[in-house]
Amino acid sequence: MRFSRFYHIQKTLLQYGLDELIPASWQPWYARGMRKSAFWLHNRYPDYPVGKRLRLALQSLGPVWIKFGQMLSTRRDLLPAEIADELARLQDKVDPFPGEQAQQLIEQALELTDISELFSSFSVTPLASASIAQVHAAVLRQTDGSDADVVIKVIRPDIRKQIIADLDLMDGLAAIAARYLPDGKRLRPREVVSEYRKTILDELDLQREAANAIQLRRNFEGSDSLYIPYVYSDFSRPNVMVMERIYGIPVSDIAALNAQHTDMELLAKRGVEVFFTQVFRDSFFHADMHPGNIFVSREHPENPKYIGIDCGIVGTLNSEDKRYLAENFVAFFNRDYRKVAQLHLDSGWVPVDTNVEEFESAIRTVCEPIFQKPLADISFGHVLLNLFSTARRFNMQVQPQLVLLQKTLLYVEGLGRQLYPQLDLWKTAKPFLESWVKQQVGLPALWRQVKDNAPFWAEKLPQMPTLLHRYLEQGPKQQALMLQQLQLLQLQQHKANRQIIAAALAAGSLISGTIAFTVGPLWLAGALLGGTIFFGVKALLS
Ligand SMILES: Nc1ncnc2c1ncn2[C@@H]1O[C@H](COP(=O)(O)OP(=O)(O)OP(=O)(O)O)[C@@H](O)[C@H]1O
Repeated sequence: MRFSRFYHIQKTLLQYGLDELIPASWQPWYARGMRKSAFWLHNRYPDYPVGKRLRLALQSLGPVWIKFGQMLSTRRDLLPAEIADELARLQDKVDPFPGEQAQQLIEQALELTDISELFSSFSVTPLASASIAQVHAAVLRQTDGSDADVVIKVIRPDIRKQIIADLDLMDGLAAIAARYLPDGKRLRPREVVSEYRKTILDELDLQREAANAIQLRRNFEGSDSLYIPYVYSDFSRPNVMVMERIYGIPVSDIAALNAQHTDMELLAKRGVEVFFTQVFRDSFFHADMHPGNIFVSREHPENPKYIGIDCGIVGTLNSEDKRYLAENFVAFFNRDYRKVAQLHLDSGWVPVDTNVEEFESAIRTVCEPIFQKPLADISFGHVLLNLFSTARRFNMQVQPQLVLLQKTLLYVEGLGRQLYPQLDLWKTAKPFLESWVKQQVGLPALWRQVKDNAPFWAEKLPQMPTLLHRYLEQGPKQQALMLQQLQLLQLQQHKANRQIIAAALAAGSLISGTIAFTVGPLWLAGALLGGTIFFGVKALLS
């Protein structure tokens, strides 16, 4: 099964002519030879543009590869526009599984004898069929008798098994890449696959997604910038999720957004603001910001609001991560590479024996070209990417949540620039960074810490008199106990000392007795050996 799937993957890549993506001069001679000998696997679509071939290949390989393509579709900084456009079409373009089967899965998961027990209507034809799940429109009968438009997301049957098998093959390919690619060690393909594995397996649990959506919705309650649909948590199961149906415009539909005169500049800025709010205010961010998951409300195009779905992948940050980001970004944008290097050392992110000059110069080498551009064109995501790859060379363990953040940042930037190409990211993000850095020092930080610790003291204060009384009462008892233990220790110490002295005297008598026995008078030897026995017995008995 494994081998046949492996063969299938190779076959698909070759039949769509994707080997052409690697320039022939980069391919080793034996790979070129093998390619020529596999004549039956020739490129079957020579007339299709490479982007289309890539999309079709990924699509035919199934969910794991489709997700990979979706991830790539927002990397417009890396891919030519025509390939990115093609990959963007990977969303919702998967053949659906039968709606009747979805209905059965819902009934089983929610323990219904018939779907109509809970839903006044259920559309058997799926609304969307994505790589991992399928979405059906329905109308939920609420407890107060009213109806609510909902969508029901159902995980594809048997998908877990397929995904795990494909991930294992990917891991095998990654191991080969790590071993044979000239850059294999630095790229750490196996680590990349293992992180991807974690992410995709998390996505298979809709209960986790429901909890994330609830949290994100709460964080943006009343916000003008982001809306998260309501999740009916009573009907959340690992493979089924019921949520409010939304009717927004997909963010990639620029024509529709323009047609309703959306304020694109504001929309682009809000994207960046929403992201930095999630990172620096909430430490909890939506980390699957591909265009298929972001919509724009049809209401108030002059005050446009995002609608986010699919909260399967989220990132969380601790204050150390935030400090890392804020301080490094600020130092970077001041082009103070020494500070960046010193920050890494002082905070223990790289080992203490790192040569700060070498580290500084490595950072300068990769980052200075980025800063040749006008500030408005600089990509934060790229800055981070370069910093991470440099820091890795200096033995920094880059935390997965920071890698996730860096990837999300690239998506957000790509999206913002697609909506409004003149978007000045630095201007939009700077206030967030500066206010965070300011909050971390001086009186506001102190006040926040007092506030953060207030619940602890509020809980402990009423118990204080009792605790104090107990301590005072126990004080003398504790002291007496300690005194006793101290005396016991002293006794043991004396005993040990006596034993050592007696043993030493016995040894001394034995040696001198032995010498006297051979060279001296017998009476002296006898007396000394008698002393040996005396001190020896004393050492044993004391
Ligand atoms: N609340 C909703 N209201 C309306 N349509 C929705 C809603 N949730 C999902 N959809 C539709 O279903 C599609 C797939 O949903 P979602 O992205 O949550 O599934 P997924 O399997 O995680 O997809 P993907 O693999 O693209 O991440 C969306 O692109 C959208 O068209």
